[in-house]
Amino acid sequence: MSGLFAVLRRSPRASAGLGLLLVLLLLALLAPLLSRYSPTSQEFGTWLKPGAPGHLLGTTALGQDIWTQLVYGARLTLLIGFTAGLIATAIATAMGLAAAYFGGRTDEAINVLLNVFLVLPGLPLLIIASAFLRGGGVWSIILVISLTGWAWGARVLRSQALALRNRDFVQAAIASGEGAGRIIFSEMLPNLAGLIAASFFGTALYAVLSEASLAFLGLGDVGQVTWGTMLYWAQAKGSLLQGAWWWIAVPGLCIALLGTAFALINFGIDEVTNPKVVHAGRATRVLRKKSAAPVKAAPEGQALLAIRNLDAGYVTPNGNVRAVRDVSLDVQPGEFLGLAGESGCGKSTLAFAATRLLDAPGVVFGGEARLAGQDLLALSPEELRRVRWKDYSLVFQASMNALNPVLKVREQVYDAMQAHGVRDPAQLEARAKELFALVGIREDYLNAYPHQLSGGMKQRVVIAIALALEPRLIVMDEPTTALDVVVQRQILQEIDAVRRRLGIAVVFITHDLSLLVEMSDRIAIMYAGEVVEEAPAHQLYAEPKHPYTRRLMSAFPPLDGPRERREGIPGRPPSLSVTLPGCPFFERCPSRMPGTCDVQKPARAELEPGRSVACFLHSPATVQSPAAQEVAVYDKRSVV
Ligand SMILES: Nc1ncnc2c1ncn2[C@@H]1O[C@H](COP(=O)(O)OP(=O)(O)OP(=O)(O)O)[C@@H](O)[C@H]1O
Repeated sequence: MSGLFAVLRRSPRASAGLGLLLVLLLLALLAPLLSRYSPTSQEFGTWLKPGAPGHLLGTTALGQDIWTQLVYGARLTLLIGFTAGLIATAIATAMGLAAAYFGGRTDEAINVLLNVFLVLPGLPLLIIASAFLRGGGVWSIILVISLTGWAWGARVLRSQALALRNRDFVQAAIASGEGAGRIIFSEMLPNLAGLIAASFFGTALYAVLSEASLAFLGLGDVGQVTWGTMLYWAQAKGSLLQGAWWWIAVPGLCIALLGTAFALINFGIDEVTNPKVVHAGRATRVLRKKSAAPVKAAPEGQALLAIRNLDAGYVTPNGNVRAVRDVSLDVQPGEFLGLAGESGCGKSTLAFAATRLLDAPGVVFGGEARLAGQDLLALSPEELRRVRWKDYSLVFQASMNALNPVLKVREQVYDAMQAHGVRDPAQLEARAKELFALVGIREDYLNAYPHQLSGGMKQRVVIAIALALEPRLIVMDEPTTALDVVVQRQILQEIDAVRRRLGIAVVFITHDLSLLVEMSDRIAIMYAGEVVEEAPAHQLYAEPKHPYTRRLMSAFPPLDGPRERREGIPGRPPSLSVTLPGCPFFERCPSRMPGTCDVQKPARAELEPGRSVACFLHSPATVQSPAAQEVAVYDKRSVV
């Protein structure tokens, strides 16, 4: 039910569709109140025009009241639509899920059945089936439509369920020994709810149109009053020849309105459950709110990447997740900037949003990300294509999986260069070899296919591709996390050597704070979507200022010295769906100042050039409280 309200709240199309459907349902339910006649009564004058006394929509050639037939006809038409829709969707769901879950012979058998039903032309099949079941009344029509209308939905549900079957959470449920019923109904079915609802409305529409077609051809039960049989009688009695167009127009219009209502609801469901429809055509959706804080002008300095007041997150049915909140950050040319913070604090969202790679349902709500003065968030897709790889490139943890398994590595290394105008085969060859030497792979691996390389080698290939056009900036989000520590270290050392040699700036995201301290020039610490501290790496290591940074540091093993027991950070980060009036770390902070930190947001204050912290303990305006004293006597040896 809450899902239905979410759809209505988020989609004006769904609201319009449901409104329309409600009106038609009310017509059907209130039929005895809306007309005092019987729909089959033939006691009135024939061919009366709309507006004739007592006959709002006129009468038929048989002397029946058209308005009465319309409201009573809505009952059977809707009954057929909903019931056939329900039965066909239930068959489609059962078939689709069974095929996907059990696979093997079951899948093969269901697939054959599906293909047979899909290959048979719909209307002739309907006609033959209804001829067999003739005389069975409305229920035989419902049965015929249900049995001929399930295959399309089953095909769509099967492919979706197949994809779901391979998802980690389903595999984990299977591995943990959950029964088939529980996996299908608790793990898979809820994930298909949107598709099942869409399939229901699609099939209900098919049922209404099929009933109308059968009735129009005289194959339904023409003794019943439905919008379809109204059309049949209007046509049989030559209403158009008699100039009584309204007899055909009125039920025809109602069928069209019902179809529109189902289609609008379906669009709405698609919009809400499939964000790719809403964000179609753009990888990163940028919404600059008029009310957003004015974007501060980038300083005159030479920051290569200047992120200003960036707000980004995800649009979900339960509201917006603000994963990046008013973040401003500079990356200097040739600098190695580390980005650290607990899982879920928004590091990846920041990297993706700033580089225009945030996929739907991700949205940039406001702010700027300027690369050498050019606002990446304002570029057209074509401009972006030109800048990406040439001016900046990206390497992610899963990047190695992006290598095409059926293309040789050489072609994939060439691709990035060719897309940016390098055409000369000799130049391509020389550059590819040079890149492989840079990242430490033998050049004969250029002729290999991805499956012939180890994970570490594939990730090196991806890094080579990212370096191919010597961009000024590479954003790396956990590029080596999936690899073993020895390979990880080798690759990182190579990245460092290459970036020093070529003067490339790197934004590096990892959970490994020790590694970050070792590699970075500067580190920015994120918490709950905000950058809470930023400092040169050695200063951050030696003297972290923000209580969160201290806690984070104390959770990691020291770079040298004896082994010590490390502590986690008690408590959990706040939800990113709510707006916090004060410091996001307040609840977990050992030095918190109630009345200050929970009611006011500490601005990020610059303590010295290149070093800033968002904490009232370090804000010049804050009077030193006993809690602040506690921090002042903090002994860094207890942390690192
Ligand atoms: N597609 C999505 N829909 C809704 N919320 C999302 C989506 N992707 C991420 N989030 C939320 O956004 C927040 C920030 O996620 P993000 O991946 O940027 O964090 P992170 O610091 O990079 O985490 P990690 O280190 O685990 O990769 C998290 O709370 C996450 O739950």
